[in-house]
Amino acid sequence: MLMASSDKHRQTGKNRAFRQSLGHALEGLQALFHYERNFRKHLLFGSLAVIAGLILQLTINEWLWLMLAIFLVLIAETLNTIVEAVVDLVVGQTYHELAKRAKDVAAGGVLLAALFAVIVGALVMLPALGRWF
Ligand SMILES: Nc1ncnc2c1ncn2[C@@H]1O[C@H](COP(=O)(O)OP(=O)(O)OP(=O)(O)O)[C@@H](O)[C@H]1O
Repeated sequence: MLMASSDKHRQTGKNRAFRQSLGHALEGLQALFHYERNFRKHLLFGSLAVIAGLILQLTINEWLWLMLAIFLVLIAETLNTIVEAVVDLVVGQTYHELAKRAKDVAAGGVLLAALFAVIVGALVMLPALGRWF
C-alpha cells in the first residue's frame, strides 16, 4: 500500500523545461526512498556491495557486472512501486484478482532481479576474495 504524496503546484500538464523534468524525477527518487522500505533495504545492500568491491579492488569487468546487478534491482523496485501506485489508484481498498496479479507479478520481477544480484555477487566476490587472501 502506498502513501499519497502532495504536489505543491498541482501540475498535471507537460514539463516545460529540462530542469523541471529533472526536478520531478528527483522527487520520484525521494518518494521511493521515503515510502518504500524495500527500496531502502536494496540501496543499503547495494552500498555494502560497493564498499566490499572497493576493499577487494574489483576489476573493471567485475564492477560493470556489479553495477548492472545493483541498478537492475533498484529499477525493478521502481517498476514495482509504479504498479502498486497505479493499482491502488484504480481499485483503492477494493479486493480485485487482477490487482493481486499485477502486484504479485511486479513483486516477482523484483525477486528475479534480486536473484540475479545474488548470483552476480557470488560470481564476482568469491574470486575477488580468493585474490585478496
Ligand atoms: N487491491 C488488492 N486486491 C487484491 N490483492 C491485493 C490488493 N492490494 C494488495 N493485494 C495483495 O497484497 C500484497 C501486498 O500488497 P501491498 O500493496 O501492501 O504491497 P507492499 O506490501 O507495499 O509490497 P512490497 O512488499 O513490494 O512493497 C500484494 O502483493 C497482493 O498480493
